[in-house]
Amino acid sequence: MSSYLIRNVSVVGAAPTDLLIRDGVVAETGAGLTAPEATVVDGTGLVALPGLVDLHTHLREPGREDAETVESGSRAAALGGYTAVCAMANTSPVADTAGVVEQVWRLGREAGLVDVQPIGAVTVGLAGERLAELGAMADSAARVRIFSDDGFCVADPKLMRRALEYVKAFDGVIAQHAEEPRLTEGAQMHEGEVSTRLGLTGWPAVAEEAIIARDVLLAEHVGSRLHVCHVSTAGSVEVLRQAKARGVRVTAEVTPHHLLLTDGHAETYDPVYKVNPPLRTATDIAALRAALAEGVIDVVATDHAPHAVEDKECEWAYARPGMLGLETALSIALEVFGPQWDLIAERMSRTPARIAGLDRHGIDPAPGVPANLTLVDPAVRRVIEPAELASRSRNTPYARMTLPGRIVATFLRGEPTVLDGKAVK
Ligand SMILES: NC(=O)N[C@@H](CC(=O)O)C(=O)O
Repeated sequence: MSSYLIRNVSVVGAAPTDLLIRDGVVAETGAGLTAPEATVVDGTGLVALPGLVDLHTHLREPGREDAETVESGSRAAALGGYTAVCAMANTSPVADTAGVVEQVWRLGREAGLVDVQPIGAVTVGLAGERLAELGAMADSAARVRIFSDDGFCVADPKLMRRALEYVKAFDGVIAQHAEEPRLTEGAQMHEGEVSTRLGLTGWPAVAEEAIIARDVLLAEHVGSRLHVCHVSTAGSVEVLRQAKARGVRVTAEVTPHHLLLTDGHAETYDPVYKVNPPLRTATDIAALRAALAEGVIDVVATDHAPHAVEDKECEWAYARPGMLGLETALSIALEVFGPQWDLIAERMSRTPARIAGLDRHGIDPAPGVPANLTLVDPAVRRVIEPAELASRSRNTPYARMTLPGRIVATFLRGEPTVLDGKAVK
């Protein structure tokens, strides 16, 4: 195995030091280290973070390899500073059996760019009618611990209760896409002033809040773990705040786009801004930012949702919802929160690793810990060029925006997946 000596780097914002990486772990830290056999990386001006962990990634394989593959999505993740991603189950076929989750897990190992942890479907075919083989997926080589029908809500309260009860046996978690389907029939965007003006059918905030309220009560009743995907409204934050105050075992995520972009973008009718849940208002953004800083929302998760050109570059009503996220998430976090490195490490690495049970990730670089880390240059501002992204898809809402921060290097188990800002393989 190779060794790397990263000189003069700030670990999570602390005073600069050297980091020696050898045999897959951080071997030593301290000023003025020497290691003649090691490749030297100049870390001056750079910040080392524990490798980022994404709880919500759509990799599209199997089924829509034209939009993304496990390999292309893994490369996009590494370039975004990630060392682990949790792959959503809404593939084709759906990841609702041990066979499919093992396939995704194996493809992730073969790509070798990030650890790919499959998420299993809660219900067969995401149809919301009967539970999938949760136990078989948990016992498989993929060791699934998070289950989600993301893209669809587990709307039936009895099924949701059964799922929460079932996963309790192995400390699993149900990640809910909170959307009461009867309240969002035909919905195209956030229900509010803009949707009224544009004459587009609205997706009301209450459709999300009602499901979160129900699910925290169910999770409390059965004493099980609930995770809420892509929280998007100020009202959801209040429901979560109350549930957490009562000690309910609930965690929640917010996406980078819900921290930055408003429903006003729909005025362009550019479907790149169509996403589920929809972009909301400036008031919601302020509440989400405050909740993330406070810890009422636990993590930033990308909801990286690649779509082929024909599924995005069409009339708004026909376009698929979803936007790319992996290669821009850290830049958005820096844009929103500035260089609050401890907050960024907590919300984008340590806590998501803990929720997913990825015990070799989310650990700050220190002697003896697995060398899963990323080096960020916060001083660089870069223009986002869709054609330069590693994702197979181009649906980034940040095209031609100038954003802060650049990932210089990412290490997975001591080997670089990204060096000098470029993918190693
Ligand atoms: N978040 C999105 O807008 N899209 C997701 C699924 C979904 O939640 O609709 C996708 O898989 O594309």
